[in-house]
Parts: sequence; C-alpha cells; structure tokens
Amino acid sequence: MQISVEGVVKSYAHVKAVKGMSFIVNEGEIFALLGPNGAGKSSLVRMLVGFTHADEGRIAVHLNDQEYGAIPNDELGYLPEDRGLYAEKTVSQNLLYFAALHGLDKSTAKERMDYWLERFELLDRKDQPLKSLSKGNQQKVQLVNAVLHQPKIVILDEPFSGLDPINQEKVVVFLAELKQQGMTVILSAHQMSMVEKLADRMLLMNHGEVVLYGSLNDIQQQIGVGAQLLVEFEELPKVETIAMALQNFEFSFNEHHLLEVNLASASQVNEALTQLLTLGHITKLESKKMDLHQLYLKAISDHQGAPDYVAA
Ligand SMILES: Nc1ncnc2c1ncn2[C@@H]1O[C@H](COP(=O)(O)OP(=O)(O)OP(=O)(O)O)[C@@H](O)[C@H]1O
Repeated sequence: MQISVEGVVKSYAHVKAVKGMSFIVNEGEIFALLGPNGAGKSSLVRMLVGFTHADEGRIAVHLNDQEYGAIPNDELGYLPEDRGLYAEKTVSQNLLYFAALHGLDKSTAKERMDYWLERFELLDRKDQPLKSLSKGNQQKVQLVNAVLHQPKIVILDEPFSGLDPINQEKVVVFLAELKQQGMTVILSAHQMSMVEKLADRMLLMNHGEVVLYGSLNDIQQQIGVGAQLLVEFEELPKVETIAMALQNFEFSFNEHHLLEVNLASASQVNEALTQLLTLGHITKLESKKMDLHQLYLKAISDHQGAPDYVAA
C-alpha cells in the first residue's frame, strides 16, 4: 500500500485551499497532517477519501496490486470532520448497523464492538442512545465505528478534539494498536504533544502549501534549529545588549524570563557560550531539543504563504 499525492491543487470559488502539494504515505505508518485552522487539511482529506476531486495534480492509491484515484470505501475507516452517527439510536445499534454496511457478520461485529468499547470504558453504555453520552464519549464511539471493519487505511479528522487528557491518552494507545494491527493511519490534529508521541512522519501545511515534511528528526533539520540553550543570568542584560552579542543567533524569552537561544546545530554551542559569557554571570544553563509544538510555531511564523484568495 502506498498513497502518493502529486502536485494537488484545490480551489473553492475564490479560495485556493490547496496549492500544489506533494507527499507520500507509506504502508503501516501513522502519518499526521498538521497546520493552523484553514490550512487545507480537511480539503486534502476530502480528496483522499474521494468526496471531492483535485482541480490539478494526482492522487494515486496503490493497494492490492491496483491503483485507485482515492481510497476505496471497503478499505477505508473514516472519522469525518462533521461526525455523523444516529443520535437517537443506541451505541450498539449504530456500530452494528455500520459494520453490516461494511459486510461484517453480526457475531464478528459484536465481538469487535465489545472489545473496543471495553477498551474505551464504554461497554456498559452500549444500550443507551448515543445522544445520552457526553461529547467526548460520542467521539470514542465514532472512533470505534471507523475501525470495526478492520480497514487497511484509517483517516481520522481531529480524533483528539473535545477529549480530556485521559481520553486523549486512550486514543494514543488506540492508534498505536491500529498500527500494530497493520493499519495505515492518517490523522489531522492540533495537539502537538499527542502527535509527537505517535506519528512516524508528518506534514505541516500552511495556506495550502507544504511547510515541513518527514519524521520529527527530518523536520528538526529542515527548520535548521537543532537545539536550544536556556540561560538564566544573575541579572538579565538589556535586550539591545543581548542582540549585539548574539548577532548570529535567534533568541527569545520564555514564560519564566529565561533567555532561549536557537542553535542550528550542536557545533554552534561554543560560539554561543563565548558570547553569552560576555553578557554577565550565568546562574543556570540547559540545552534541549525543540519540541514539535515549538517547531510548529516557528515554522508557521516564518512561512510566507501565497494569498488564498483568487481574483473572481
Ligand atoms: N466547501 C467550501 N467552500 C468554500 N471554501 C471552503 C470550503 N471548504 C473549505 N474552504 C476554505 O478552504 C480553506 C481550507 O479549509 P480546510 O477546511 O481545508 O482547512 P483545515 O486545515 O481543515 O482547517 P481546520 O483546522 O479549521 O479544520 C479555508 O480558507 C476554508 O475557508
């Protein structure tokens, strides 16, 4: 299995939502689509599942020795942006109905349903109407619904949204188990700490363009910030003095008023330290790698996208 997206463009009326994006999703990986609101993630997903088509470019899904223009329905597990189960029906009525639509026999469907509901601590709610469950619990039922037929490819639009931290962790475990079962998982998310734990590779997009693409290591290299120094001075020097000394470095202050100096690579440590020592007495010094949350903020603030609006 491989999904290849080549130069895909998608516009709606006057909005150019996807502007020539290319990437590959490999079999068995957890692949994260990241980006601010309106970046074009859902537009991409809608093309991957065949709800809409690209204006330009090509999507090729290589599966079972065939090539498809979108993920075929019987191999797709989908958690759509606008969730859509039957609110009046019970949890089990919903799940068994959709499992049957996917051709699953009732006893297999029941067995798998009970397994996943148990994992999400929802087994005792299965005979209750879906609408009587909290928003987060309904979301967990939706997740179960997406995978009951054991599809090869699972696409989840914001699987963590509306979940408390404990349930977010449960979803992390759920997704890791899907991967273990051999499924390929594509998800969009805004929770960088969850993505960091899970994703094998990721694509950060902004204004319909690829900003960063690859593993966490790859994107750390692409953004050119290998590490950060965290510095505390006995007496914090003036910003202008710091700027003079650190001309070759980007720096900022964190919420504890510690100076953060970005290093392109570890080889810059000596130069940075030499300059920092000219600024005063250092009381604390730490070095750390930038996490995904910081990489995301930096990449998006550095990115100058092309305009989204096209002339009428
Ligand atoms: N059906 C539509 N008609 C017109 N414009 C649309 C439509 N769907 C999306 N857009 C526009 O396309 C751009 C990309 O939207 P999209 O929903 O793909 O972004 P997103 O990254 O999924 O955002 P979010 O994180 O908020 O869900 C936005 O400017 C949006 O307003």
